[in-house]
Amino acid sequence: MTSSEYPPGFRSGFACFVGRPNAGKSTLTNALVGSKVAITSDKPQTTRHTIRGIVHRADAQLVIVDTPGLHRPRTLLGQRLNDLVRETWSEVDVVGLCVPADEKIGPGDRFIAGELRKVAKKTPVLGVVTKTDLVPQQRVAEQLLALGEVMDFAELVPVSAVDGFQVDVLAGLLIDRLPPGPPLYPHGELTDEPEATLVAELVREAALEGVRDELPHSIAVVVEDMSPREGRDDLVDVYAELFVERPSQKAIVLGHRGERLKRVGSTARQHIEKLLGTRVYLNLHVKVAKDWQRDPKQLRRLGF
Ligand SMILES: Nc1nc2c(ncn2[C@@H]2O[C@H](COP(=O)(O)OP(=O)(O)OP(=O)(O)O)[C@@H](O)[C@H]2O)c(=O)[nH]1
Repeated sequence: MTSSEYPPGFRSGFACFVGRPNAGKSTLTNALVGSKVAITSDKPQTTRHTIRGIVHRADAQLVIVDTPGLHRPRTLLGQRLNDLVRETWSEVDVVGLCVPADEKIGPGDRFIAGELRKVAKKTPVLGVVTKTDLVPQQRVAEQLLALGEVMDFAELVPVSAVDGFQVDVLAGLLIDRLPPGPPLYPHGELTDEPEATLVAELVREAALEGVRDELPHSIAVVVEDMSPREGRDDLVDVYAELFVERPSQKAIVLGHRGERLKRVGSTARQHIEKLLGTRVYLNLHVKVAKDWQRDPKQLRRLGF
């Protein structure tokens, strides 16, 4: 379908999910899109880039902008992330505030709701209780009531990205808030993130598995080059650098005789092969970029 032949009544526009780290925003985006476009992990602040997932319907196209969790900034990176979040809110057609069903609503959620109230004057805000599969129904009902107390929502919806409960209902409620208009992206396209960014995120996701404490926030990945092997149409060479902030962190990422890095590379390679639909040779190096989170020049180089 091209934009010139879209049916009458077609709607298109942008939505974003906000919520404290780990609220389940990326997983929900993937569930709505039906494909893994945003990486997820059980470490807070996994999402750094504004990733768009695209939901295609016969009567609408919904573009989901995935933002990092809003949090109190402690580093320059933290500040930039927060600016990015606020910028995103003011540009979308509808916002969903996500609160997990299995955690008490706390100061973090109220802080975000306070910021959102300014947005709510011109943009509808939906209250979304996520991860309903983790708690009994009664608890979901209580959480919906508690969330309703936090601010005036256009709708309140419970969902589970894991068992699919109400994912379609939520898609419908978001789409209801979009303005009439033609499709914004070609039919079937799921994200407009450049492939290299998705590949870098898959490497970072693999590297985050099993690391603890401060290390997750110190890892950044840049794909330096990605091209088909000469004379082959079934193999892509990917050259990626994994940055950490200190030599001690490099040792952790490498593991004993580099075994940990090998596992990371192999996991990442399998995911990249799925994404690209070809075989992949992944060349992965670990480098120390001293305190990159606090250094504007290095932040720019790493894409922030
Ligand atoms: N059981 C269950 N777990 C979920 C659900 N949605 C997300 N999770 C888990 O919750 C954790 C956080 O999910 P994410 O989607 O990464 O959360 P996020 O809000 O995007 O987190 P940040 O990127 O840190 O802002 C992951 O371990 C997910 O697997 C759900 O519907 N049910």
